Amino acid sequence: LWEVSSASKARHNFKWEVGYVFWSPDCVESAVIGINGQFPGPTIRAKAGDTIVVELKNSLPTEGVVIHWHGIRQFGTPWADGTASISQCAINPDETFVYRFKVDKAGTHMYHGHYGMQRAGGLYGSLIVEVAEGEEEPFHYDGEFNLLLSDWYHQNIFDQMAGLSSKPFRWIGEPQTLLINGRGQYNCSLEAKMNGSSSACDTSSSSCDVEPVVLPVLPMKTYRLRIASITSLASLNLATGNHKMTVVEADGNYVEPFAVDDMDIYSGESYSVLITTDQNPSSNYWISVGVRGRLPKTQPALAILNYQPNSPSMAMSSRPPTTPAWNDYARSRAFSHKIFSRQGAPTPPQNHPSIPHRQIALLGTQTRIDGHIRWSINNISLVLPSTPYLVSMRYGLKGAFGAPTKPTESLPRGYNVSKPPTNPNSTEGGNVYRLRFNATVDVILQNANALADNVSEIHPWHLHGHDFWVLGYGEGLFGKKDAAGFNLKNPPLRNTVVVFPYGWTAIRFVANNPGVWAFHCHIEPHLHMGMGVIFAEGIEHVGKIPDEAVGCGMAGKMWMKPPRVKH
Ligand SMILES: O=C1O[C@H]([C@@H](O)CO)C(O)=C1O
Repeated sequence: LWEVSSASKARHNFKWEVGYVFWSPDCVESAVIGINGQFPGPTIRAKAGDTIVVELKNSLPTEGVVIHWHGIRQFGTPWADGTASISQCAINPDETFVYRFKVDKAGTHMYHGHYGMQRAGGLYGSLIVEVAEGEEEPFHYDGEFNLLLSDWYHQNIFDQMAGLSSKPFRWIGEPQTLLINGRGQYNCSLEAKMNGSSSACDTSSSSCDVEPVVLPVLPMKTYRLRIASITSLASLNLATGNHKMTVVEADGNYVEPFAVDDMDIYSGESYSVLITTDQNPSSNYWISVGVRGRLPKTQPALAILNYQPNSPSMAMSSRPPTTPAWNDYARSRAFSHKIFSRQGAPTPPQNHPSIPHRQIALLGTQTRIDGHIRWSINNISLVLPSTPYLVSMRYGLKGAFGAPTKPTESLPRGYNVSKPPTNPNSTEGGNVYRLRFNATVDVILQNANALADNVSEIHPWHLHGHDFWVLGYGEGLFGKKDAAGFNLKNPPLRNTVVVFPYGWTAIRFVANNPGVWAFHCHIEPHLHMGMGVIFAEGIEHVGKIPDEAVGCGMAGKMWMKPPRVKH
C-alpha cells in the first residue's frame, strides 16, 4: 500500500464537463451538479502509480468550480489538490483546468467539489486505486462492490448558504434522504415499498421508482465492500445484520483486521470490509445505513445483498438490521478504538526528545461574529482570500492575504469544555500555520460545548496532502499528561478522523509535502461557517504552478499584461 513498484504505469485521460442537470436522487427532482450529465460523477479506477489526467470544463453558467481528490496526497502537484483559494483559482464558467496527478498508493477514495457548498450540491464521485500491477492485497476476496454514501437535501445549496450566513441564523436542518451510490427513497423505506405497503411511502413519490442498490453475490464467497462517506452533515452507521464484516482498510491504509456487525463512518472517511456469504442462500439480506451523532429525522437507507440466483425483488425473510442509537457515543468510541494499523505499517517518528517538533492544539468552538453564528478554531473563523495561498506564498506576494497573523496554537488554560464559551465572539482570519519542512507535527483537536447548553457535536477532520497517525482520543480538556498515553506502536494512518463531543483527538504527521494544505471539519456547513485551518510547508520546494491555477486575485492583476494598442 505504501510502496509503489516500478511495474508498468498507465495514464488515464478523462474529459469532464461540470454542469447542472435535473436529477431525482430520491424521487424528488431538483437541479444537481453533475459531471458529463451524470450524478454522482463517474467512478475513476486506476492502479497505484498511475497518472490521472482530468480535463475539467466548467459549464456551470455563473459559478466557479474546483474538484478535490480526497485521499490523494498530491506529492509534487500541490496545485492539483482542488481547493479554491488555497491551491488554485476557481475555474471560471466556460474555462477548462487540467488536473494531472499521480495516485501513489492503493485505496478507496473519493473526489468532490471544494468551493462554496458545491459538494452538498451533488459534485462528487468515487476514486478507487487498486494495487499496482503484479502486487497483491494482503487479504483475499472473490468480488467487490462500491458503496458511496451521502445525504441529500431538498433545499438548494444557495438557500442553504444564505441561511447559514443570515441573521437570525437559519440552520440547514437534517437531510431529507440518505443515498447509496446517489440513490435513495424519500419518506419511504425500500422495505415498505418492496412489501407493497406503499401507504408508508410519500404519495408524491410513489409513482417514481429509484432503483434500489443491489449487490448480487454467490453463496460461500468473500466480497470486499468499499464504503466511503461524502455526506454534507450526517454521521452514519452501516449494518449488515446477518453477515459479519471484517474491516481491512481505512482511508487507503490497511488496518489490523477486526470483525463487527455494524460500523460508524463519518463524512470524509472510507473503509473496506470483507463479508462472507455464509448465510442461507435461499434468502436475500438487507444492508442498513442509519444516522449517528444527531437526532435522526432521516430514514435509514437500504441496500440488498442478493444471493444468486434469487430475484432481487423476492420477499425478505428478515427485517433490515437496526443501526445503533444515534447518541450511543460509547459504542462509537469503542469502534474507533478498535482501529489499528496493520502489522508492518510505518510507525510515527518517536523516541527522540525533540519529537514532536511542534504541537499545535486547535480548540473548535461555536462562536458569533457580528451576531452571525460561526465555527472558530482558537477563536478565529476561517475565511479564504482572493489570491490562492499556494500562489501568494510561492511567489511571495506579501499583502495578498492581509497582515501576516500568527494564529495561537495552545489551549486556553483551564478552558471549560462542558460549558458554552464565556466569550462567544470571535473574528475572521486566515488561520495559516507555517510548518518547518520535514518537521514532525502533533495536532490536538479539542472539542467543546457549542453555543447552546449541553450541546457538543461530532466533527470529522480531514487533512489534505497527508495521511496522519491517530495517536489517541480522550474526554474533556487535553492536558500535557495525556500525551503519555499516545499509541506510538500501531496507530492507524488516516486522512480523516472523528473528534467526539466534549473530547479531543491527537494526530501526528510529518510536514514533508511541499504545498498549502487545508485541514478542516468535513461537515460541509461547518467548513462554510469557518471550521478549518491552513498548513503551509516546504513552499520553496513547490515547482512551477500551472498558469491556469494562478490568474485570480492579486496574482491575476500582476500577471496580466494588457496588449499594446496602436494609436
Ligand atoms: O452548526 C450548527 O448549527 C446548528 C445549531 O448549533 C445552531 O442552530 C447545528 O446543529 C450545527 O451543527
